[in-house]
Amino acid sequence: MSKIAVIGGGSWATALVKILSDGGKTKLHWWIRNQDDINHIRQYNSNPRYLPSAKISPEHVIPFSNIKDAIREANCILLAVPAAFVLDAIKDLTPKDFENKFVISAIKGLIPEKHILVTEHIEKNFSVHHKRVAVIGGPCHAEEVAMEKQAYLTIASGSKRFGKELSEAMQNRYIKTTSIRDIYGVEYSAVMKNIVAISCGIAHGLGYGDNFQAVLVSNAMQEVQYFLKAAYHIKRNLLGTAYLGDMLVTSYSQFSRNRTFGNMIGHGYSVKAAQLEMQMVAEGYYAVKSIYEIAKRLDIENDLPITRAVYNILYERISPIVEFRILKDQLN
Ligand SMILES: NC(=O)C1=CN([C@@H]2O[C@H](COP(=O)(O)OP(=O)(O)OC[C@H]3O[C@@H](n4cnc5c(N)ncnc54)[C@H](OP(=O)(O)O)[C@@H]3O)[C@@H](O)[C@H]2O)C=CC1
Ligand SMILES: O=C(CO)COP(=O)(O)O
Repeated sequence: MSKIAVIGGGSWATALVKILSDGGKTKLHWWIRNQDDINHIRQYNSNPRYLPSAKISPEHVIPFSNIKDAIREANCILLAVPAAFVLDAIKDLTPKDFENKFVISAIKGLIPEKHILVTEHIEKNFSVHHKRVAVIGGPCHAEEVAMEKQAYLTIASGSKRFGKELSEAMQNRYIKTTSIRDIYGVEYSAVMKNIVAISCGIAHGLGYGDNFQAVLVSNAMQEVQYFLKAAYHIKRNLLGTAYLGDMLVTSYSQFSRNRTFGNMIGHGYSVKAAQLEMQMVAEGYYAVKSIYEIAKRLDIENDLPITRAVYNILYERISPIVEFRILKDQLN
């Protein structure tokens, strides 16, 4: 756990760099694709375009512009770019680069070109054993990390020992951690809550109230339960913070990109216009296509009315007003 290469220069990567360096147990090699950002971090100890108020400790963090240099001496690779960019970000890496290393995914999205989880992709294509893989889940917005507000993260890992070490490395005065085993379940659930947050944003944009949103979110939990049972059925507690907690924060928080994106769609923005306005990535936009594809493969698409409604609005260009009229009759 002593040296971690963090891949990605956005808000969550910046927050994770802050969390880990405030924990004091790790040295960080931070790969960012933009050289101007790296120069700024070296000079001013802050990331200029994402969470600029978070101080970056030069004692713990070395920025790199070359990904191979960043990971060479690290024993752990932490992926923190949006899922749509992960293949491009790691395109120069080979299975040899991953040899003897642990891999952590902080990504809450599926690989859009393949409709598979990020950890599945890493395990299959870079020959990384499941026991050397972990994901970081839980309700936690980067903006609140910058303000050092108390938050809780869940580490799901294939190995008890690795999970414990990563949990300890991520703890600090404002972060508490828990360690569980359900890697794929936490990942799928984190992906689905982004879709749900888009639906909550759409509902708000259309003028639906808090009463309706509470029904939407409780139905969404049933939808997650149904999907997980079909896609990856193991014993798990969906009331845990990595599942229900993350669904709640993303559905209700002012900081949620997915909710903000959905709100614009509900107000009549086109997908393109909403994406341009956001300047950050709403993972749920890509995720809904993948989850809908997987659901069709599993023959359960009719049992996921919220996912289907968001898919129809974003990809089939069906009016949100019409789609929500249909959806409201399917909720209970
Ligand atoms: N933000 C949050 O609070 C949380 C986010 N997450 C998850 O973390 C992941 C990352 O999201 P987040 O940090 O918020 O995203 P942001 O929108 O804040 O940042 C995206 C980052 O990706 C970079 N990028 C874009 N294209 C590429 C590429 N081809 N190769 C490498 N890097 C690229 C961007 O670089 P550039 O600026 O140069 O374009 C930017 O640094 C997502 O899966 C998200 O769901 C999870 C928990 C909390
Ligand atoms: O996953 C998150 C909080 O736990 C972040 O969600 P958003 O991408 O919607 O901001």
